[in-house]
Amino acid sequence: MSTEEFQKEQEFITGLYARLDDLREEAESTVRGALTQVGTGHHQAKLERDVLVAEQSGLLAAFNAGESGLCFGRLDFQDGRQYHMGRIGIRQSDADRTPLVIDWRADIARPFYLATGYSPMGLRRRRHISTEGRTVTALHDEILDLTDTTRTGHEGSAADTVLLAALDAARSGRMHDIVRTIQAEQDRIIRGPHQGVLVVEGGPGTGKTVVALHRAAYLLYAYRDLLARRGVLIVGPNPAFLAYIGEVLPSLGETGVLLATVGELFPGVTATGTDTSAAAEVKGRATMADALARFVRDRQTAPDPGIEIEHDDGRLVLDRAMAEDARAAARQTGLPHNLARPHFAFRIIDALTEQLADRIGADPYGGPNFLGPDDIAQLGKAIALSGEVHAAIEELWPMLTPQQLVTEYLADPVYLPDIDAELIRRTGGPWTPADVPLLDEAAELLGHDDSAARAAEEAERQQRIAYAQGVLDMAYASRTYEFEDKEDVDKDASEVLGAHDIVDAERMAERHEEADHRSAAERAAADRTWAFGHIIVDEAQELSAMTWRLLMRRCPTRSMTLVGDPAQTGDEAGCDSWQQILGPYVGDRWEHTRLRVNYRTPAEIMEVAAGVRRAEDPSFEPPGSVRSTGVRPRARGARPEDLARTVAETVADEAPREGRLAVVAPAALHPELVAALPGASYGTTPDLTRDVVLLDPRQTKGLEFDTVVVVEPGRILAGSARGANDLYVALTRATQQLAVVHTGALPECLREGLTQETQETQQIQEAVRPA
Ligand SMILES: Nc1ncnc2c1ncn2[C@@H]1O[C@H](COP(=O)(O)OP(=O)(O)OP(=O)(O)O)[C@@H](O)[C@H]1O
Repeated sequence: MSTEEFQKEQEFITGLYARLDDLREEAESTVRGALTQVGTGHHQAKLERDVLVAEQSGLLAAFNAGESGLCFGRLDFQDGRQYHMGRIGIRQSDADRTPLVIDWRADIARPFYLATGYSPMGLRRRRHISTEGRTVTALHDEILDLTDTTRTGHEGSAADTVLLAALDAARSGRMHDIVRTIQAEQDRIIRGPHQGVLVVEGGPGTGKTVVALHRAAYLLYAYRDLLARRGVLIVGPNPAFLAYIGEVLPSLGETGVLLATVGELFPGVTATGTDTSAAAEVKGRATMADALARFVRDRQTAPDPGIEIEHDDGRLVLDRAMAEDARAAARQTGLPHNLARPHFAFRIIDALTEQLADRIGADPYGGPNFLGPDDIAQLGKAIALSGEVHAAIEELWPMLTPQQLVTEYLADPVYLPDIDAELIRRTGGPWTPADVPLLDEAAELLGHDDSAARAAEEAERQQRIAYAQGVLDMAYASRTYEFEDKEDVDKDASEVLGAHDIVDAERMAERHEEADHRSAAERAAADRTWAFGHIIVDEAQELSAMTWRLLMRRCPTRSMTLVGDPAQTGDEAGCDSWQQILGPYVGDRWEHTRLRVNYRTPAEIMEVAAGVRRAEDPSFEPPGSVRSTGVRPRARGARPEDLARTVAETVADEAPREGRLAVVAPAALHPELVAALPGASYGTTPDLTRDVVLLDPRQTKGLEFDTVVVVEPGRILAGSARGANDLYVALTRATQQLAVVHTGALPECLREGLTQETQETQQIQEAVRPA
């Protein structure tokens, strides 16, 4: 090993961190200074402070993200240029502000991921730098220009070594970024254009989730202006999964992304309830939209007989024909229910006014009405102010909230076959995730009358933007050294965030609204009608047709990345084909791409899991595993009364020295297993960082552990209509070892590939085991 090369790299890394420390200190002291200024409440001073705090906080987040593994590679080009690659871009403090490290997302960084000996992309050498804290621990060089005879002493199969070390590392219960080892097929997806719908399909462990997260980071980098303002939404299957992936984007310096489950997408509603899978399936059908629309129309009624209304000038009758006429006129506007209501109300008021005028102004001799237009207007005003008239209108065309409507619908579900209605009938109780798309649909059908408030808001907003632009121009003119425009430096290597990348006048003005300093993500979370700049959906195969309706409303530009694997669909409401999901929204104008290499599951485990799928579809081909461990998964038989004890023993035997173990068992067995697994985390949002976690099969979606113990696979298979998919998911979660514990006979589809231990073989083993 060449110590000279090593030393040079260490010196570089030491200098780089010193620069990072300086930048961080500068940003921190600017934020501190800005926050202690301005007690006067002066408008302009507050705006200036906002600019500073916003830009410096964005930079600080990026600098803090860079602390671990800041620099991980070096590109040596054939023309002599040399760039270090980093998690974020950093410049020197010299007069030219020379780039020290370039952001992995910059175009110039691409050869790091794509160059091969066959297509070197101008590279002479690619170096992988491994660090621990601020210390260089290894260098791996790849020669890409085969005519180059210079050697550093660190040559070898660099990419494989670094990748395999990453894949073999013990799991922490949190997903990590993969910027050091993004593979070429993944890079192409990450940097794909942001317009349109991109579907990324792939078997378990092919990197769909991690690629989607890096794509979010890339899009925020490449289209920062657009996406920082409109925000990026990432939808995941459950809160535990979101916690699992939650650190990846911050580790890449990106904090402005909203991560949410479907149950969290209706502001003001917390979905804590659960549905049976059959009920969720009914609620998820596209036909629910029609049923709800008809239910809303049913609330637009006509009285029979008419409603009598006492009025100062005598009794009025709101009759059926009058209501039908007003209803037809209101419906004809095509507006949602609550927005069409004023049209109904005006028509009724007009009709009642006419009725009254006809009576009190009638000429007994058959001549024209005595009342003039002013008298009639006066009568109309009095009717419009009448409490009784309002009560009658409310009865015939009530103002409704989505919550009211869905509660009433679930109490008496109409327009469904009886058998389905019974499945979803519910009076009271908490909202469930499957209710959220219904609430959203109801909100669309009802509409929200905020037109006056919006117009006033827009006028104010325009004023604020004009003002903020002035302040930004000022801030730009007096910019500090670090925030200078990047035009005048090497364009390719220009990836350090500048003030104007982080805040523009519109965003700044938005932030200033009523001291509203929330990020786009935070504001989006509170606004049902927010249109996101891009939406990423993980485990997309699980979402129901009603959920797709909700998501498409949140993304009118249809700029979306959907990742999933139909072979892992567990939810009965889930869709079977992408065309079925996307056809209604984009026809066939969507792109499909496939990841084919399994980075998680060793070949021995994948073979067992594939048996489960092959039992259903003999032509099934799993993704190829990149690794094999040489360890065959084991199955342990147990007597029913010994199940919990056998699971506990298996956990004790298989627990990794470092890393995490998951016991995956049908939920009905959890109470019994919890007692035998002291210290294990379990429940609806288990702590995945604990050494041992107890999960039901559906909870394991998207997760991974060093070791997995699957309990009672037969019951998982028989547990639902998609039981085979659930078992397939559970079996493919391990990065190192898999064990299966079962009572009774092992399901046929699992027998091949598992080393079986019966009760007897265990007893023999115990007997011969040294004391
Ligand atoms: N290029 C890579 N370098 C290092 N690790 C990688 C790479 N690609 C994927 N991985 C790792 O492989 C594992 C599986 O990735 P991920 O969870 O994204 O797969 P998935 O396709 O979403 O799986 P599933 O469908 O089973 O949930 C993760 O630990 C991820 O970090």
